[in-house]
Amino acid sequence: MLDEVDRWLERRSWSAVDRPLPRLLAAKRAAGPAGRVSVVLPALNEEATVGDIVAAIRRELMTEETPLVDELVVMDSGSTDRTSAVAAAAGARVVHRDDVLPRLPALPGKGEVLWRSLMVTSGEIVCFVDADLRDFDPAFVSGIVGPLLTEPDLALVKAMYDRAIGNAPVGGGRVTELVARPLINLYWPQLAGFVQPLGGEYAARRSLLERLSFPVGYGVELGLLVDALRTVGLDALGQVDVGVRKHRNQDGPALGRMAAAIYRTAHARLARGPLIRPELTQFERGPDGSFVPRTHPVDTEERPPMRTVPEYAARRHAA
Ligand SMILES: O=c1ccn([C@@H]2O[C@H](COP(=O)(O)OP(=O)(O)O)[C@@H](O)[C@H]2O)c(=O)[nH]1
Ligand SMILES: O=C(O)[C@@H](COP(=O)(O)O)O[C@H]1O[C@H](CO)[C@@H](O)[C@H](O)[C@H]1O
Repeated sequence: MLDEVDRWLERRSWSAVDRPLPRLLAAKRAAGPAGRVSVVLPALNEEATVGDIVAAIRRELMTEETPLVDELVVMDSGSTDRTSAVAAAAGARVVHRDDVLPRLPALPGKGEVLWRSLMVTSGEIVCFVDADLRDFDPAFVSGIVGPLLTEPDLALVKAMYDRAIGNAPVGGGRVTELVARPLINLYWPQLAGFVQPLGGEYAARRSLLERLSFPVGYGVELGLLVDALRTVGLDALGQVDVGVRKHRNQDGPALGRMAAAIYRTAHARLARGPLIRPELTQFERGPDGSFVPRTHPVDTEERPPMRTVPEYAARRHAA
C-alpha cells in the first residue's frame, strides 16, 4: 500500500466504541443545525427485514434521551411486496421514488433512490443503511455518523465489518473481493485502505453528496467513493469498524450483473476510453439441457449532482 494509505489508516480508521453515544450527543448539541442527521434506507422488496431495522433505529437513536437521528426515511424503490406498509408501521417516513422529482421518470436501481433521497431529507449529515440487513445493530449508524460529528474536516465515513455469508461468519463481499478491490488497487490506490469499499452503510455531509453524480444502479458505492476522493481528498474520508454484517446474499448471476455495473462505473471514471457495450450475457441450461444465453442491459445512466437540480436549489434556499 502507498505510504499515504498507511498514514491514512493511522488517522482515519476507527472503531465504533471509540465514540460512546453520550459523546456523540454532546457533539451533536454543540454542532447545532450542522449536526442534524437523516438516515435513509433504500428498499426494494425488503418487507422481511426493513421493519426491524427501522424499529431498532427509532428505539436506540431517536428517543428523548438519545436523539442522535432526526429523520428516518425509507425510500421505496418500486417494491411489489409490503415494504412500505411494514416500514411505515415501524415508524419510518416512507417515500416512493415516483413521488420525488416527478418530472424525471424514475430509473430502476439503488443509486436512483439514494440520489432522490437528498431531495426529501434535510439532515446536513446523511446516513445510508441497506434495508436487507439481519441482526441489525444501531451502532452501524452511530458508529459511522460519530466521526462526522466530532471531526469537522471529515466528509464521508464508511462502515467496515466482517461479511458473513449464509452460516459462515466471513466470506461475503464477493463482488468487493473479486471486482471492486482489484479495480481500486489498480486504478485508485489511495482508496486501498478501505476494508469495505462497497458496503451499503456510509454517512456523508450533504455538502459533499449534493456535489457528486450518482450512478443509478449498483455502481453507486464505487462511484461516490472515487468521486469523493477526487472532490475532497483522502484525508476527508474515514472508516469505522462496526463488527459483523449479515444481509440477504444474492446469487451468482445477480452479482455478475452487479459487477458489470461496477465495471461500467469504473470505466466511466477512468480516462475516457472507447465506448463500451453496456450489456452482459450470462448462460443457463435450457429445457433441452443446452446452454442458453441471457443478455441483460448494464445501467449507464448517472444522475447529476443534486445541487444542479433547480428544485433542490430552491428547496435549500427556502430552508
Ligand atoms: O433497485 C434496487 C436495488 C437494491 N435496492 C436496495 O439497496 C440495498 C442493497 O441492495 P442488495 O441487497 O440487492 O445488494 P447486496 O447487498 O446484495 O449487494 C437493499 O436495501 C435493497 O433493497 C434498492 O433500493 N433498489
Ligand atoms: O460487497 C459485495 O460484494 C456485495 C455482495 O455482497 P455478498 O457477496 O452478497 O456478501 O454487496 C455490496 O455491494 C453492493 C454494490 O456496491 C452494495 O450496494 C451493497 O450495499 C453491498 O452489500
